Amino acid sequence: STGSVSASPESYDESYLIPVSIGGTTFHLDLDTGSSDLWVFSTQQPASQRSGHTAYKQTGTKKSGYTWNISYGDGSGAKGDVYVDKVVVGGVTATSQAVEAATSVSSSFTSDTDNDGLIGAAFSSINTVSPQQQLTFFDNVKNSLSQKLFAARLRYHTAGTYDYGYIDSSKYSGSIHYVPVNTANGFWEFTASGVSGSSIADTGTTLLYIPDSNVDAYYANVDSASYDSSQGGYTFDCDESLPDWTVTIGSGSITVPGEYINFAPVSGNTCFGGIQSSDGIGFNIFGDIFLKATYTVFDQTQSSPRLGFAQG
Ligand SMILES: Cc1ccc(-c2noc([C@H]3C[C@@H](O)CN3)n2)cc1F
Repeated sequence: STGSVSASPESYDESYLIPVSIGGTTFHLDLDTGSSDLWVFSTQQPASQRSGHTAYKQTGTKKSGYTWNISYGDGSGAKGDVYVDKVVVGGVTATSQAVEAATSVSSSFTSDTDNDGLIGAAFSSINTVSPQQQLTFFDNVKNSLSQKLFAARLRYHTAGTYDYGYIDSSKYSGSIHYVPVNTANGFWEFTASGVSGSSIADTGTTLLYIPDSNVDAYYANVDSASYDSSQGGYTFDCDESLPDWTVTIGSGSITVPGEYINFAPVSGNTCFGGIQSSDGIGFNIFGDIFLKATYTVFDQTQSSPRLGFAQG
């Protein structure tokens, strides 16, 4: 089988949401290649905590005694219990998917009323369900796909797609360049030339986080840029045009247009940069600012997983 689903950006491309059918109800979920839990708002939460969200009514079969509890890079989190239900994404069906129903979520999830939860697409080795880890949607469907892969085509300020089971050559230019993936930490982890340390491809992270030295070198070419500790990153005049940022990954190079690196206004005519420091995180994060310039293939067709990058 193959399928494709639209990925609609929230304001300023903060995150990209896809429609997911769970037990016949449609939820709008953040597809996150940096985590491995599929969780949704549920009627088990206090009504005030789920106001404005589509909530799961536990239509599936309960996995008694199973729980989950997840924390995200920004300190947000959620927890709850576990059901098994039918999940459909872009026409691709998992008949018995672990659906993690929230009993509590942190305030940033409650306030983002477009978002009804997450669908993780990192490796199932970091799924948080206890006492028995559960498989991601991709792991559940990959054997039924024409090719064991999915591909992300996120776009700047407009809807993109996630393709399942096939590569859509109309969505990129040039060729796809593949690099090996280190799965030891459960992420789509790879090495990019000219960027020290390990990097992860993370659709659930908004910005592009690279080492200080690379960040300083980039903003040295932006006259109005400075590091603003009160904002926690580099800011600049919203009207200043920004240089492109190019990186070599394997035998290919990807260019992020300067326009994409103006993330959002923070106050008045001051804007926050889409490139920020990864120092302190432990690895670089190639998030949406980078991914929206590419067609990225999350590929398990070979004996070991690999990532493919092409210019979008
Ligand atoms: C309110 C909210 C907060 C965080 C996230 C979130 N989703 O994915 C990620 C990144 C960071 C890493 O944890 C895994 N991928 N962060 C989504 C939200 F809707």
